[in-house]
Amino acid sequence: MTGSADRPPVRIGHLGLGAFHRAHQVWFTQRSDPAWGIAAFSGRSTRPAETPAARDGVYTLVARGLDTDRFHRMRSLVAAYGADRIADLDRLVAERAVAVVTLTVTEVGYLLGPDGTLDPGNPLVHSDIAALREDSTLQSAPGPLLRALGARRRSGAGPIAVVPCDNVLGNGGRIRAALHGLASEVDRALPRWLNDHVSFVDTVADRITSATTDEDIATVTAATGRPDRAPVVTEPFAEWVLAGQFPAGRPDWAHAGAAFVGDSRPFEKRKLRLLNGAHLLLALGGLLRGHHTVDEAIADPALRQLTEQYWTAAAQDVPDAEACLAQLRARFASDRIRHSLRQIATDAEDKLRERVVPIVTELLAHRADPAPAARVISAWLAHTGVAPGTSQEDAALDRLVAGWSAERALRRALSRAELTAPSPNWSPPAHDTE
Ligand SMILES: NC(=O)c1ccc[n+]([C@@H]2O[C@H](COP(=O)([O-])OP(=O)(O)OC[C@H]3O[C@@H](n4cnc5c(N)ncnc54)[C@H](O)[C@@H]3O)[C@@H](O)[C@H]2O)c1
Ligand SMILES: O=P(O)(O)OC[C@@H](O)[C@@H](O)[C@H](O)[C@H](O)CO
Repeated sequence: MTGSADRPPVRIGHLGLGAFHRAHQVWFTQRSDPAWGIAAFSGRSTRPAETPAARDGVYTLVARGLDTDRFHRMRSLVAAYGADRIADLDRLVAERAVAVVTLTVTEVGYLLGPDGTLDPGNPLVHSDIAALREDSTLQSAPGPLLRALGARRRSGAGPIAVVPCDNVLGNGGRIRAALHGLASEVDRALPRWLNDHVSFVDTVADRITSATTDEDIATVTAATGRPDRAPVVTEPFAEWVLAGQFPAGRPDWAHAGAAFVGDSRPFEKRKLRLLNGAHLLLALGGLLRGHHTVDEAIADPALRQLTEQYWTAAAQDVPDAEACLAQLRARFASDRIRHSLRQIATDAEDKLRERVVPIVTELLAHRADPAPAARVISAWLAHTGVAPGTSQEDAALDRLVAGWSAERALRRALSRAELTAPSPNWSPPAHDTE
């Protein structure tokens, strides 16, 4: 694929064309090196290809500050495809000029079980193994990526970097595990080729980006004078930390503020625990208390107090926690970014396992009070309608701790008072008697 006369040639493929990709990776790429074009595919929806902005990929990014909007014309997304065009990913990745494939396909998109290997209980694993063997329609995210990497192997285009940007612990290693798991089922030689030719980069990608609303579309059209069906509204803050090799080159993303590090784990711990863990508390507790967005939830004194207690507990051993928390207080409070609590609460069980259970484990190991972190779990149980002391609660907690070290002690601790007492008041504020 080549760019049109005034657009850059495609050197990056992306899977999971959503708001975040357009607010983050496209932004970093355009600001670093306008000679790198991106072709992006939706993971599941067929809609992106139908939006006028997506037809030529040009759209407006709104960097929404506390009192001003800055409008940026984004041109580095050269092509956008719906999931119905996913077969084109093969052609793209088979081209030598394409050096990087980025991914934003959500946590559950990785198809992994609690032990970090391909989840044999996931029906998508079975259907995609069959589809890879029969060359028929694939339904997951790792499936099409593996088929595309197979096309690169056949074309002899050489090594490439895979760069996942989801909020997943060790995301590079995780997507590697998913691809190796699938590859070993369909082609004996493919795992070795993956080992020798594909670099899996760990990343921490941060920029709070809400789903685009009709109001956003109207605002952008009025401000720019250009109709745009697919603008993206995001915060001014943006961070990208990357650890890994880029054997076929990459844009100089550091030029736009990205950091290349030897070990992304301290950054990952800071972001997943302080930002995403607190988001979960606010989302689950906030929905119970009748709120809709993060700014509403953090303005609720009862939730604010629980969040501050959570942060104090979660910040143990987190580098630069105080500076990060100072920023988060301001970022969460912005009522100009209407970040939906429902969106954040999606797939909460998987997210709790990764972001909150390890904090509880560490607090227990330090003989510290696990309650401030365990309350996120109690909010989840209340949100999902699981009553205290029932067999459903037992089953839910069993699933949450499965595979974690000191599983039994952790499970015992979670059944004790931490989950239920002092019981936070999850009722809507109007009924709050505090
Ligand atoms: N929005 C943010 O603030 C933000 C910030 C940091 C990281 N992220 C990461 O990016 C991901 C996407 O966020 P978004 O705001 O772009 O969401 P979005 O709903 O706008 O887009 C999600 C994209 O992923 C695809 N997708 C969803 N589930 C999938 C699955 N199971 N398999 C394959 N593809 C799938 C969708 O089709 C769509 O293309 C998040 O799950 C998160 O891991 C988001
Ligand atoms: O679906 P999640 O939980 O991975 O993410 C929901 C939000 O917490 C997330 O989108 C944050 O806004 C983002 O991680 C900020 O960089």
